[in-house]
Amino acid sequence: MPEGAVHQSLPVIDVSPLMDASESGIRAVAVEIHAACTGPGFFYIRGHGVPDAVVAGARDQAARFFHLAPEVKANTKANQMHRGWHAMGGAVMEGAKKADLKEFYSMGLDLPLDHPVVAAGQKLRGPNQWPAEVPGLRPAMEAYYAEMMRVGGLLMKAIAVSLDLPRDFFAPHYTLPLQRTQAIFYPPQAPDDTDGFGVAPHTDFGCITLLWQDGSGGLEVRERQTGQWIPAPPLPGTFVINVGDLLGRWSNDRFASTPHRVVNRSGHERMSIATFHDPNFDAPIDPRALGATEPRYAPTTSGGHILECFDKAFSYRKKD
Ligand SMILES: O=C(O)CCC(=O)C(=O)O
Ligand SMILES: [Fe+2]
Repeated sequence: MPEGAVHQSLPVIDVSPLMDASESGIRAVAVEIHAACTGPGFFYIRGHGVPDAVVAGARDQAARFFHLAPEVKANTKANQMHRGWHAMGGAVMEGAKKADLKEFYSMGLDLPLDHPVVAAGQKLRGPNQWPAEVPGLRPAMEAYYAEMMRVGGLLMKAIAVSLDLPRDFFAPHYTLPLQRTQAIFYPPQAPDDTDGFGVAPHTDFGCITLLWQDGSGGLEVRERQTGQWIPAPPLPGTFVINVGDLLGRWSNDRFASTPHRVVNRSGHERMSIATFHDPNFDAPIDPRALGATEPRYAPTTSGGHILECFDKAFSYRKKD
């Protein structure tokens, strides 16, 4: 099979024209993004300018963290702000029979406890939790997070243009974003485990997801037209981008979030780093603001929607 045949239905988009910000460059990328977001809902990007060293740093430091003893990792156990270590068994996707076979470490925008939105009690806000045993994790994840913020911002410009909006339409909604970066660790799935998933079929909660995956493979996307699961294999130097529920709702279903899942059949551990590039907590999510004349959804807020999804999916939110 020629290289590329496997992922022929998932386009690879060169986003480098977004960096010089010329009108024609943004338009050209916007056309490709529009086709991808109204089609498979998934695409790869290259030409994003994220240094290899930033990706390798985050991966290496996160791997060190995951290899610590569970009782050490538990010192940064996920809190109500969704920051820290989520042990195996804590995430159940909607409709799934079993918990996901994964553990993950989650960080977001680092706000001190005396920051006005934290002091005002806005949920999911506050400082990150860092493990003393892996001092390199913080600088590595912060550098990676900043790069995802940059690339996410570029993509949202092209998405705005692709939806016939001014290119900076989304920018005011990303001044204190709910963007979260999660390093995810999947143990090898036992060959006799036929109904387990690294991540059970789900759609992502937020606007767009930027995913780095290692070389193991295992990510699968449900093809819209056929309902078949197709692989989204690792392509060196790319990120996988997909539309989440919040952008589906905001765009009045012009863009749709596509179900995907992970099964780690590689026989060894798998790692990925998912970044959910989501707007400010109180960003109004109203299809009419994106041009819908017959809105299918009532207005909500970014934070309201994400909290609702978290409450359903994560056991740590149900305990205290
Ligand atoms: O690890 C992956 O490849 C995908 C992870 C994912 O779908 C998620 O965390 O929402
Ligand atoms: Fe996902």
